[in-house]
Amino acid sequence: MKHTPWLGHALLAASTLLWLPQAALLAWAIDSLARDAATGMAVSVRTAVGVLLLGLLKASLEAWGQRRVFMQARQHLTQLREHATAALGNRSPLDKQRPASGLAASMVAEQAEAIVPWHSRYQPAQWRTLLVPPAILLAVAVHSWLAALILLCSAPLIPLFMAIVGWRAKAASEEQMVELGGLHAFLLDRLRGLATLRALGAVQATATQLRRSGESLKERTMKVLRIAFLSSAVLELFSALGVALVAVYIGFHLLGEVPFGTWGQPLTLGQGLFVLMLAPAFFEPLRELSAAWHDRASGQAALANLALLQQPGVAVVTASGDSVQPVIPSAPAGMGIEMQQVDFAHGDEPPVLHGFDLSVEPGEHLAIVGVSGSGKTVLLALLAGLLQARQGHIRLDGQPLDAGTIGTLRQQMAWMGQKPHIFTGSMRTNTTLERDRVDAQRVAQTLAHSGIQALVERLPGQILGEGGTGLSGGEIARLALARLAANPQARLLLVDEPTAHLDSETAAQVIDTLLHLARGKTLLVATHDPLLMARLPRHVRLELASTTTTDSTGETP
Ligand SMILES: Nc1ncnc2c1ncn2[C@@H]1O[C@H](COP(=O)(O)OP(=O)(O)OP(=O)(O)O)[C@@H](O)[C@H]1O
Repeated sequence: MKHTPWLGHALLAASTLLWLPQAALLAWAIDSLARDAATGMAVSVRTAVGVLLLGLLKASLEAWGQRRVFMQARQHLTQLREHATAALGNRSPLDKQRPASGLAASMVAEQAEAIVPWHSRYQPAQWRTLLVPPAILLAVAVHSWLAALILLCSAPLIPLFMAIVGWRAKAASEEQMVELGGLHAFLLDRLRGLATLRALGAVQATATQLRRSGESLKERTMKVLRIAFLSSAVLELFSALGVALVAVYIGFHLLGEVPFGTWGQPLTLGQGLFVLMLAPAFFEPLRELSAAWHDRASGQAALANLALLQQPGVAVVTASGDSVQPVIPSAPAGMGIEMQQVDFAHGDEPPVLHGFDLSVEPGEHLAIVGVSGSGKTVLLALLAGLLQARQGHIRLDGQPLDAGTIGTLRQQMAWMGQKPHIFTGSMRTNTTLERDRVDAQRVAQTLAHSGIQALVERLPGQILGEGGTGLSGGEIARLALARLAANPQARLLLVDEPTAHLDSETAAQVIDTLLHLARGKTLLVATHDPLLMARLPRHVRLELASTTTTDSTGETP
């Protein structure tokens, strides 16, 4: 199917062209009946069989062609979605310019669907418009140059008006889609923050803003519809005028009132009828094109939006091709880290790390400390490949962290962010995250280890709410620890403020679990917590715009 993308369109155009022999047969039968009723009946039976067979062929070609173009359109959409989601996935989760989640979801899932009717309705109509009217014009011109001239003169007005209407249609569709995406993004954002809005009495103001956005979207949608109706009306008007003029000419010609317009001989009844039957078919592809004009505008707007999602932003280190090697779990052995002269800045902002050096022995445990904003999260994200250093070298186990190694290295890392995301689903799926390498037995053990086994037993089969609704901060921290533990291959644990906002008793339990999990592995914890710092043997202090670090032992938190 990939190698002949034109075939579906050609089949559809061929099926439309079959109307020519059908019309010829019908005109011939009526002509024969008018000349001589007896022979006319025999001709009519033969004609009926011919028209029926041609009709069957036409329907088969139409069905085959439609199926092909539809399948191609869906394949193309799937490819575009894959590219867009891959581009989104390649952007760092720490990139604040990333498209809003609601907007991206709306563009990829909903708006992108407009590409299918563009390919499956508009493009076949375009092919038919290119092939069918010229063929019909030729067939008409063979019998009457005047009828052909009438068709020829009325036809160009249609594309002309359509083009005028068309450029407005595309702009209106783009505006409508941006508005729709914006509404999705706004809604998702405010729904996520509903508790804050309610607690601070801002629900009414948000509802008013939402209503305003809804009104604006309605206006833009009406604009698109007005243009779509206008384009149909323009076309219907000109095609009706064209058909009417041909009908008037043929009628008066057969009556002998307008004797000119043919190639010498006057038209017979059959020839006149043939020309008359072809006139509406001449305009049919153009009408189809007009009906699908709006599909083209929406499809192009959706394509432009998908391209927007692929704009470069802050990139993660992405595994190249087949570079990911399966990692065989072995006895835990930590991963060594070497960072030399590493520079990092967010876009044009001042550098967060500059000429930064760090060396960590395999199996070492260290606290990354420093004032808020000094770059602790950035440091962990660089090691996880969630941000890319501008300059300098990062080596894990002696291997440079790049596209060729990241896939394999990442299997041996475990990450616990500052705000672990809890997905809607069971505790178990939230722990396994559908990872192949995580087995059920290990999950049960890790749930017990991380101290949430009691919770699992208290709420069997419980589906956790979106974003962890229904779980306390301490329970979320333990669930995140269970995720770390469920990966037997992890040799480097990167943990960002695991005890933030926890009471001292829960924090102590979380620290115990974390240190238990980290035995034999390399552990880097970004933290402000003196309790946690006191339990870690080495501290690396980052200064603001870190060119320097201070290394110290763990006695003085
Ligand atoms: N996505 C981002 N885009 C631009 N700048 C950012 C982004 N994330 C963080 N920053 C900035 O980078 C700097 C380092 O941030 P980082 O989150 O690493 O600090 P931190 O030491 O982990 O702070 P905290 O202790 O508060 O978590 C800060 O100045 C912060 O404002």
